[in-house]
Amino acid sequence: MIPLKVIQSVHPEDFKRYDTATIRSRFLIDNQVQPGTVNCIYTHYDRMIVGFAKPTDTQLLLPNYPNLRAEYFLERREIGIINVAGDGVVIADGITYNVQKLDCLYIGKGTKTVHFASKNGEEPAVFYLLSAPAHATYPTTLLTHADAVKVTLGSASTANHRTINKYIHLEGTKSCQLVMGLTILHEGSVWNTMPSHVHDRRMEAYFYFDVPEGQKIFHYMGEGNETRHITMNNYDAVVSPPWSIHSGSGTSSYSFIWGMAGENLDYTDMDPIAITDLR
Ligand SMILES: O=C(O)C(=O)C[C@H](O)C(=O)CO
Ligand SMILES: [Zn+2]
Repeated sequence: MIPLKVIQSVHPEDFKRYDTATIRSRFLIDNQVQPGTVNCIYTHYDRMIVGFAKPTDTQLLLPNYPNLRAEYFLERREIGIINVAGDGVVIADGITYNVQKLDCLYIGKGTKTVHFASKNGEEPAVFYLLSAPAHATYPTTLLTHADAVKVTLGSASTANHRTINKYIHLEGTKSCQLVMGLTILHEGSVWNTMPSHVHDRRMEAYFYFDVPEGQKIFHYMGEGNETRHITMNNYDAVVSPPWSIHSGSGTSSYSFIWGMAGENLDYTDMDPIAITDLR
């Protein structure tokens, strides 16, 4: 089993003095999508675990990491899983769910085994995982991309035309504290989450995918009046502390999965920051 890497939390006053390498080491999660492996990162932001599974010819088991001091991974946790590549299946306590590209499976607390598999090892699935501590068991639920709640925001003239797909949230798939969905930039638009916001009540993680070869994402973070950026590649993730904006611009259109845990499940609970106030 590949050990669980741990990301500690950062104070915003300390963040002001970070150089590029320090910012990357504290917040960026890169090179974790590898064939035939499950890789997980434990963050101290609301104890969110960020994970990746890329099964090829054989099934992969979600490991029970010693750090969790649990009988099994989901003994005291829930998990949201979104596939971003070839057709896949997730097997939860022996029940098989077909999870195609952009579908989302929520698995509730108490599920003892979770396996990942690709329908075709030549075109493997890539599963992105977010897991938060859970106090109750909500039903394991598959929501297809077609059935996700969709909200279109922005416009071509401000290069931020995008569709937000909500899967796990207050009015959607039920969870203890996990909120999860994905945003697809329309052709020609490059800005996500602009205007920016923060939400002191929830941490957030972004996972960028469908970034074309040779292109980059500039992900912006920090307090609204003290911003920095991280350049990111396809299949990179980044954690956003509750005090930080989380906005990106790409050198092309792209998609990303967002996910949160914390005080509430209300997607709309955000404190906006005017574009003119960003520094
Ligand atoms: O493009 C956007 O705007 C987003 O996708 C915003 C995220 O969903 C988010 O930050 C939710 O808090
Ligand atoms: Zn947010």
